[in-house]
Amino acid sequence: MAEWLSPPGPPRLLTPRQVEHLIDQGHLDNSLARLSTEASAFFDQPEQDKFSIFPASHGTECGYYSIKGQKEYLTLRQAPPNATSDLQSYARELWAAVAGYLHRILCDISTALEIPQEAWAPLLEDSLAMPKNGSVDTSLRTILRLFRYAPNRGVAEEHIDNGFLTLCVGDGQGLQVLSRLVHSSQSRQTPEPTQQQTEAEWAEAEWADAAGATVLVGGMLHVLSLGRCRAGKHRVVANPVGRASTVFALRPCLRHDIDLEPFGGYGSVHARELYLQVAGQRTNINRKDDNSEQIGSG
Ligand SMILES: O=C(O)CCC(=O)C(=O)O
Ligand SMILES: [Fe+2]
Repeated sequence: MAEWLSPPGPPRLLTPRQVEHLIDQGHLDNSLARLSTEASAFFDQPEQDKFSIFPASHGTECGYYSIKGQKEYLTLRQAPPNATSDLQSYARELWAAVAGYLHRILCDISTALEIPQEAWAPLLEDSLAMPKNGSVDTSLRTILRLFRYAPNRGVAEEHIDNGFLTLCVGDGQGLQVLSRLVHSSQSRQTPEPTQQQTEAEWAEAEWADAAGATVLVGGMLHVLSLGRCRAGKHRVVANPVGRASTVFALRPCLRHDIDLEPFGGYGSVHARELYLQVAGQRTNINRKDDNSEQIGSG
């Protein structure tokens, strides 16, 4: 039966309503800008109110969290029970838009690596739209996180995100990515760099400022691509005016076994087991201390 079906096309980026709006109006509304404005108003409130509107739960993985004098952040993982505020409805809109964008990128990477697009389906189950109200489903790890970094003190140490792909959009400076292109003039002259040259490039890698929207490959994509896709090392450095950022991390759904064959491997592994292994190798850079919970950011 399967051979009679036409090959699946790339996933939709816009909903039919958005397409209609764009054709009709010539522009699409910017849910990112609206959410950033709402986030800024949220962070301006007294600490106590922020904790009571979005109580923290699941370690740093849901709700409002603050590291005094350095940074504060709000993690949205599902539509909260009383999802009536503008912040929540813009968050839901943005979730769908960014998840669609990252899903599309994931499929483009798959094409390049000859991984069938369908291989991602069980891993993205219920993750491309913001999960509905109710208690947090711990098998769904995708998050939308809003940050406010304090001037001169807000940082994130060098790390790699745990999931598939992360989109970071900040206002102003602070995010830096480890770039191997800074000193790669030598390898550019040679079409096929040898292993040695690749290592030499790594040795010469430098931190580069990441302006605007930045897409980062995370640990799960690195592992499932059998190392063919490199995970992007990044960090946030302090700057005199501080930083606000919106981070969407597309991470795996942990309900199913993953058949490793479409990815070029053998056998299968449970998604939860693999994810915990990937996440367990990293410490959580968005936490006050580095003990118990090893599920990192992004
Ligand atoms: O604030 C940012 O843009 C990036 C934060 C980050 O790297 C993370 O939360 O994993
Ligand atoms: Fe990160």
